[in-house]
Amino acid sequence: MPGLRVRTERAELGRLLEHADPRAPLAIRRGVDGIVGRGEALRLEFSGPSRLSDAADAWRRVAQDAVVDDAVGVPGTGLVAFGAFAFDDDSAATSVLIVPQVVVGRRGDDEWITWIGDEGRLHPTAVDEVRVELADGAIDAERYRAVVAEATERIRSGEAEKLVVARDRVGQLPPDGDVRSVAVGLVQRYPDAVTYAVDGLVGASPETLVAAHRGHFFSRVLAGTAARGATPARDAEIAEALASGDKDLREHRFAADSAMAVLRELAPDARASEPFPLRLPNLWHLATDITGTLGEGRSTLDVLALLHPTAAVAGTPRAASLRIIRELEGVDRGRYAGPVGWVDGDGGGEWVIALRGAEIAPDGAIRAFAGAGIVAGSDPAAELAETAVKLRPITDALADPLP
Ligand SMILES: C=C(O[C@@H]1C=C(C(=O)O)C=C[C@H]1O)C(=O)O
Repeated sequence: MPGLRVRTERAELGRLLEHADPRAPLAIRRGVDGIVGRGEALRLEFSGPSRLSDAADAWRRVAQDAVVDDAVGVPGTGLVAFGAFAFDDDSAATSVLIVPQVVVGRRGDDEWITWIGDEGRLHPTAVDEVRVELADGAIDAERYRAVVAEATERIRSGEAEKLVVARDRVGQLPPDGDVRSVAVGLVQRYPDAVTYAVDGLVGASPETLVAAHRGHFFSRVLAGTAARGATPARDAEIAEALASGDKDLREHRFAADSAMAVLRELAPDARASEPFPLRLPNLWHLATDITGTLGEGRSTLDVLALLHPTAAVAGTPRAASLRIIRELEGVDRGRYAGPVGWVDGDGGGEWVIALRGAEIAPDGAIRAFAGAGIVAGSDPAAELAETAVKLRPITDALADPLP
């Protein structure tokens, strides 16, 4: 196959999401910055246990063969692919890397357009509002409480130390419903999170698996959650309690330690911050930031191949937790809690965990998931309430997209 022809030039864009396809938007946004793609110049599909390392190898070949003319040269220009990967090795969901035909992007004062293959004109279209209410899915509130209780039993009997179990909510997008409206609703409400829309997967994630540019990487581990307080004083107390509470710190350590162990393998200079409370519009999380330098020739996809699934979305130990989650949830997570993001020709890019979102199938069927980390002593009612808060971003964006 001949290599892709890629050309980036400066442009004036207006609203980024208006350049995306209404039914199949490709977008990774953080506030006003981000990239949006349209069309498919190349689509690579992967599945099974080696889906991430296969993608890393395939992408190296695509990047090697591409002929790139990049007049802007900031993260997100030149050759890029959007990607979304299944959570589980055994998932029926495919994992994809998509190189669009056109990418538009903004970063600070820079705005650009990248043509992949034939060059043409932009056709921005206004975003149409869709409104969808979600209903009980395969795991309703009662069943979720039972799943959490069973998870704590399994932990007590020594089968695992931490298990992240999720529940789902479902809905139906109207025919020709504009998926971009969901992304607009998320960008406006969660400007500090990464709003993603890739191959039907859409949400706003606060958790960066890996972001890298010229070998320097950043990773943010989240585990440990509390709802925001109604008054500033109460809110401060909650953050303080989260950062000093034994249960949350223990739950957090599992996730931070496992991420650090993996990242050290790829980057001996990896350094972790102390856990700190991170404020989001709807809740507090305990966070650890990890930074370092990737070895020569390592891409963000190589990092994902080792890092996914972290203890923040699976559990500890990894293999046992995956087996037990499958058994307790009894539904295919699809791409929920898998990596979603973009990669460039040098292997740099930004990947977040597909949380706080939903998958929209080609027929418009919507399935949203949210989960919570269970450790010894977790309370089913509290974990149910936590998942309700985590479902709010996608529930609100679907119910009232353009507030
Ligand atoms: C599993 C989810 O979130 C994860 C679990 C968390 C927790 O248990 O405290 C916190 C952040 C995420 O790593 C989700 O949002 O669905």
